[in-house]
Formats: sequence, C-alpha cells, structure tokens
Amino acid sequence: MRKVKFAIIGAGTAGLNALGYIRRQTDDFVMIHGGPYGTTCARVGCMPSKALIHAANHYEQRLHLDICGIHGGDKLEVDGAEVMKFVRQLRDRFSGGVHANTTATLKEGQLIEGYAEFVGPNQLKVGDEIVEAERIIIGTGSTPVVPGPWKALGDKLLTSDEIFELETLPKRLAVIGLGVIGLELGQAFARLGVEVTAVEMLNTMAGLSSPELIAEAEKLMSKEMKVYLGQAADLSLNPDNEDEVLLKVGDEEIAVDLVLGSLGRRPNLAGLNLPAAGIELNERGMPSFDLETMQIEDKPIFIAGDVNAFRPILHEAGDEGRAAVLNAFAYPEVKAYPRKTMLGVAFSEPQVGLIGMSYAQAEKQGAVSVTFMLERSNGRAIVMGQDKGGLSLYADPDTYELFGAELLMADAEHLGHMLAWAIQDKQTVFDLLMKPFYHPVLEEALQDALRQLAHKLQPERTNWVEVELRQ
Ligand SMILES: Cc1cc2nc3c(=O)[nH]c(=O)nc-3n(C[C@H](O)[C@H](O)[C@H](O)COP(=O)(O)OP(=O)(O)OC[C@H]3O[C@@H](n4cnc5c(N)ncnc54)[C@H](O)[C@@H]3O)c2cc1C
Ligand SMILES: NC(=O)c1ccc[n+]([C@@H]2O[C@H](COP(=O)([O-])OP(=O)(O)OC[C@H]3O[C@@H](n4cnc5c(N)ncnc54)[C@H](O)[C@@H]3O)[C@@H](O)[C@H]2O)c1
Repeated sequence: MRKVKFAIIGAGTAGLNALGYIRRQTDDFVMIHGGPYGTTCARVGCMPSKALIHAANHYEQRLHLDICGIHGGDKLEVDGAEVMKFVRQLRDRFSGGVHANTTATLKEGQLIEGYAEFVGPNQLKVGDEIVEAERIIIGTGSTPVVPGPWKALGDKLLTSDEIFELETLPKRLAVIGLGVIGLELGQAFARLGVEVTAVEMLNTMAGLSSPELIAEAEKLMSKEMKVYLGQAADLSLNPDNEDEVLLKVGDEEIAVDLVLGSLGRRPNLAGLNLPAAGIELNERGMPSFDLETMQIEDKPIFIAGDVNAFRPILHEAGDEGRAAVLNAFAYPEVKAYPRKTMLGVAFSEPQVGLIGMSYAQAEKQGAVSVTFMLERSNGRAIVMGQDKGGLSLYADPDTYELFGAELLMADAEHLGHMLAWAIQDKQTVFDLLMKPFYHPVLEEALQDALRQLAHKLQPERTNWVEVELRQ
C-alpha cells in the first residue's frame, strides 16, 4: 500500500493542468495514467482534426481562383497518403511536445502506468498496486460512442480515435452523426475528394438551434456532401462484397468503403467503480458534483474535463483541472470558481459559433432575437467569397443584455470570442453599438445584426447613439 496526499487519475488536459500546480507545491502526489500519452486533444482530437481541415481548405481554394484571374487551379491534385502523413506529423509534434514537457518529466514513483479503479473511499487499485490518497482528482476523459451492433463492421467502422491513422483517403465515406466531429471531418474529407454521405438523427448539425441557420447550414453542406438530417442510419457489411458497407437511410441504400462513427463521446467513468468510494450514481451513471468547485458530493474527490460531461471542450477541461486542484489543496474549505461564458466553435466552412445561451434556450426565456443573413450584405464577405451563412443574436427584453449568439459564418472563431467576452461582461446591445466597427470587415455583419436587435428592443428609437445616451 502506497500512501500519498494527492492522486490525479488521467494525464489529459484536465489532469495535466492539475499536475502543473501540484508539482510546484509538493512531491507528495502520484499521477496515474492509462493509455497513450499526449492528451486526446493533441493526439486524436483538436490538433490532427485541424491539420486535416487546413489541408482540405487549402485545396478547396482552387475552386475560387479562376474568378480572380488566377488560372491552373484545376491542375492541383491530392496525394491522400501525403495528406495523412502531414496530419500525423503535426499530431506527433503536438502530442510528443505535451508528453515531453509533462508526464515524461515526472520523477521515479510519481507516475503509475495503468487504469485506476476505486476499491475504497480513498483507495485506488492500479494493476496489483494499491494507492491510498487523501485527495483525488478524476480527469479520465471520454471515449467515442459505438453502438454494439455496429461492432460487426470490424475495421470498416472508425471513430476519431482511429481515423487519423488511415494510410490514405477512402473513396466513399459514411459519416454518422453530424455533431462537431462529424461536420468538421466530414467536410474536410469531402473537400479532399472523398464522396461523403452524412446522416444525423436530429434536425440540426454541430449543435445549432437557430432554425434559419440550421436551414442555411443544411443548404451549404449539401453542396459538398450528401446530407440526411432527422434520419436514422442502418449499417451492414455487403454480403456480396466484404470490402463494402451498405448504408440504408430512408429509401436509399448507399455503398461506402468506410464509416466514421461520430455519435458523441461517453465519460470514462464505468471502470472507475465510484460506488466503492461511497459515491452515488444517478440513472445516467453520473456522480453529483458542483460545477464551480468540481467537488463530488462533499468528498475529497474532484472531477474535471470531459469525464464530467459538462462542456467537453479543451479550455473548459483546463479551467476545471485548475479549479479541482486548488480545491483539492483547500479541502474541506472548497471555493467556487465561477464558470466562464460558454464558447464553442466548429471549424467547418463557414464556421459555427455557439456563444452563451443557445437560441432554443433563449426563446424559452422570452428573448428578443434577430437573425441576419450575410448573403449580399457584407462587402468584405463578398470579396472573400464568404458571403454565406449568418448570425442569430438574442437579448433580454428588460435589461437589453445579450443572452447569446449562434454564428454560421467565416471567422466565427474570432467574432465568437468578442461576443463571449461581451456577454460575460454583461454588455447590452447598446453598449456594443457604441464600439467602433471598421470597414470593410466581417464585424460589420455583427453591427448590422445589433442594429436590428436594438430596433426590435426599442422600436420607437432609431438613433443608436441617442438611445445609448438616454439609458
Ligand atoms: C476529434 C476531436 C476534435 C476535437 N476538437 C476540439 C477543438 O477543436 N477544440 C476544443 O476545445 N476541443 C476539441 N475536442 C475536445 C477536447 O479534445 C477534449 O475536451 C479534451 O481533450 C478533454 O480533456 P480531458 O483531460 O478531459 O481528457 P483526455 O485528454 O481524454 O485525458 C484523459 C486521460 O485519462 C486516461 N484514463 C482514462 N481512464 C483512466 C483510468 N481509469 N485510469 C487512468 N487513466 C485513465 C485516458 O486514457 C486519457 O489519456 C476535440 C475532441 C475530439 C475527439
Ligand atoms: N471544434 C471543437 O471544439 C470540437 C471538435 C470536435 C469535437 N469536439 C468535442 O468532442 C465531443 C464529441 O463530438 P461528437 O461530434 O462526436 O459529439 P456531438 O455530441 O457533438 O455530436 C454527436 C451527434 O451524433 C448524433 N447521433 C447520435 N446517435 C446517432 C445515430 N445513431 N445516428 C445519427 N446520428 C446520431 C447526435 O444527434 C449528435 O448530433 C463534442 O461534444 C465536442 O465537445 C469539439
């Protein structure tokens, strides 16, 4: 039996943020890690996906050159093997860098390799070893969901955990689930010349809930891949050709070479045996924890990152890892660390930005909303050939504070930050209209949307400066 003050389970983004703090304070800790090093984000997530998207978007540019008087784009060709090599090279650089600067620098005995499970309130079993820790941080991440019957597809069914290992590009790919992963990777593969058929069971994609933006996203994505929204997919191996998978959707049957399952991710909790620590699980198998302290019940156990399923994105995992470790030190006097405004980005083209409250939530709360479409309305977007998509903004009818925004437009990653910061600072629609907007920039679309929203909030007034001065 080994006794330590602190144990971190999982060397992902959440766990490594906790580790960074602990190791500066004490040697009395252990990091327990199962699986490959380098974090989900760097190894099979954010970074390889962005490398693939980068290559795909470069190639896509060839379609927009002729119009500017630049010819020869049609002679460009994709070398699928080299594209995938490029993706893996960047992936190795990022994940190798993470490991080299963190887990690889731990001293002998500070790192235990293997999967931890609770065997008592403060006791963890890893292989044959038992560790007793006074305070424990769980940062075990999540795993792609794969429905049991689809396992019969064998190596024809890939998830984001495997797809970056492809030696070359498939000819025909089915993407099941058009959440963030399905949309980003489906579009990237389509742009690289793969015939992509995408099926999503809900009538939306990438988490959008603004009806006009969903309709626009469907229209735009349907130009690049076959898109079926609100439909269930049935998959089976072709009995006459074992190299093919048959995708049935509605009345259609489509033969593909590979399937990307992007149906969401499940927290890595099952193997931890939390009940052995006296932790109750709800009907979904989740423990009860506080979103601002990261503490489970009133125990010296904290849960951070994808494993708690709250906001499974990188910066949230980092923030939660830091809150968890500070509270592991402060226990039992834990402190609440207020959450930041929600900010999510899908790196499709146009990008998707989800900021603050969703459109659907805001509607339920009686928000005043506008949706502003970009087509032919923003000079810079027209010059860039990116006058597609739009933005929905919604505000509190009483305070005029922005509740949130959904974006489907170029540079949503940057506009999304500005909006998230404004929402977190409780700025009103009129506060934002008092800010400078340059010309010609995409931000002018935000200004236009804000003007429409201001007009809806205070229809009798049309002079924004005046409105603001009278607040
Ligand atoms: C394809 C893809 C693209 C993404 N793109 C983005 C993006 O662009 N932007 C963004 O913000 N987010 C993105 N994400 C999400 C982001 O990667 C995750 O939110 C983040 O990596 C979660 O970090 P984590 O620390 O919670 O988990 P992880 O990094 O998964 O770390 C958990 C670690 O714990 C280990 N472990 C599991 N069980 C145990 C156990 N019992 N004992 C010991 N160790 C264990 C696991 O093997 C794993 O290594 C993407 C995800 C994917 C899959
Ligand atoms: N840019 C980013 O920030 C980024 C990029 C990729 C992934 N991620 C993170 O990774 C997580 C996982 O991504 P994801 O796209 O797998 O999950 P997701 O939850 O975003 O989307 C999964 C989608 O699959 C659909 N679905 C589920 N079962 C289905 C079925 N049987 N048939 C058809 N559709 C089905 C769901 O309705 C949903 O729309 C996300 O929650 C996100 O936080 C983030």
